[in-house]
Amino acid sequence: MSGHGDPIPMMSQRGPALCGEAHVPGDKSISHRSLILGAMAVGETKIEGLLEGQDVLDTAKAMRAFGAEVTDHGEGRWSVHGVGVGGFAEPAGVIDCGNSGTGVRLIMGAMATTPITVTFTGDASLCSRPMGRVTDPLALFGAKAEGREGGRLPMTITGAVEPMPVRYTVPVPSAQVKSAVLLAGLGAPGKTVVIETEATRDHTERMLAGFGAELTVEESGEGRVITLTGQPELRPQHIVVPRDPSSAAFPVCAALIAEGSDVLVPNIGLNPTRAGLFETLREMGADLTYENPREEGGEPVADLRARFSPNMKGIEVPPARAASMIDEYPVLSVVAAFAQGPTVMRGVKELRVKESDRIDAMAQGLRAAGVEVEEGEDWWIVHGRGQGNVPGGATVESRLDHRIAMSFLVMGLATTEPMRVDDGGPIATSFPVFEPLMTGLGAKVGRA
Ligand SMILES: O=C(O)C1=C[C@@H](OP(=O)(O)O)[C@@H](O)[C@H](O)C1
Ligand SMILES: C=C(OP(=O)(O)O)C(=O)O
Repeated sequence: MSGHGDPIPMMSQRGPALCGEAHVPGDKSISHRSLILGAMAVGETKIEGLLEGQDVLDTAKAMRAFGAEVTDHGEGRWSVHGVGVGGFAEPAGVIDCGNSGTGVRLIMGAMATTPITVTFTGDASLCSRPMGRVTDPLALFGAKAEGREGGRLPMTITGAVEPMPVRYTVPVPSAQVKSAVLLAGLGAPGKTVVIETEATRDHTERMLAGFGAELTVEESGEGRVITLTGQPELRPQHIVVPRDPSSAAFPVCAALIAEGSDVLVPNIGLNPTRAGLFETLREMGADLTYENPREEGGEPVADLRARFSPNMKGIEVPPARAASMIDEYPVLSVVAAFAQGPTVMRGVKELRVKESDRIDAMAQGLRAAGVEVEEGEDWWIVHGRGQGNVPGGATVESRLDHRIAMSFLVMGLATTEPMRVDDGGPIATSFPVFEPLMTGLGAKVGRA
């Protein structure tokens, strides 16, 4: 089991208004996929703006172990010399995906239709997360998985010798499961069909098409039907990774709750499968605007401008929007504490199987900070206390979960008393420059 070393206690407190520009790093989902698809293409893929967070670095290391030549050229520029679909070599050692669900699940899919045997592991958080949701459909291709009880890491997968294409309806709203099946489908002859009843982030579909795979997407009575023709020769690409809306969420939400703030977060990808948080904040009455809207690399992009919004109201977040903001519920619940009235979040059972049980982690921390929270298996309600009326003064466990750590550090910028987290180390998995970026805006956040 891997880990990130000694805990790094952090704290945040009220201070001056936040102002200036926040240049957040590249998108985590697209960064993982750039490396994996680059490794499955024939020839050299060039990447600009790769997120150099630990999750993505672990995926880069894994791709090297499978035989791809992965080179860091500095300042977010990377290249991947791929080995082609079906060309993965058997790694000499264990593949350690650290804290990353996306990394391990997508890589399992990518190797499952090549006849090699691979052992996967991760940190204590990743070793507690369900992998059966991926190994079940991979078994339909002919792959065999052996792991701990309940489908947990460490786990050894032997790829199919004669893979069969599959038709699979994804039983949980998960882009990781969908993507694992599609990546496995690359190695199987014929057509692999994946059906999702709730649309999730569509980066894998868009990028597979960009790499030259034959792929169609149709809406039908069954849901979103994705059909992929297997065993293509993927063409290397030049990828410019857009900036991550899930990271942008932190400076945006901080500006909304910290008195007097006015922050610009430029160049944020607003793919509709990712932008649910911003829509929700606007419905709550946030002063959040999309400036200079444009298209880049086929994706909608805008500069987000967030200003202090003292009169936000709690709302019922439409459950149909959950997948498009699944990683943003923790920080939304912080904003909800500063709004007036209840914010109701339903249809969010998936939050219980992330890096931590995010409903429980946020509910406990919010309560410790003086905010009333109700919860059930797949819902929770945060009772907002209104701006200027949230006590804070708590030390919260981040539970190896970057988004829990960052959410409570954002909260402390507007609570009466400072907030502390026991360990800010996990922040490096997705947003390694969080602290300098926030202090650059004027935020009082740092090591405790
Ligand atoms: O496919 C992806 O890149 C991701 C999918 C989501 O996970 P699930 O597929 O488990 O919902 C999300 O939470 C994660 O941060 C990134
Ligand atoms: C859930 C997340 O990541 P992963 O599943 O890749 O660990 C996240 O980044 O919030």
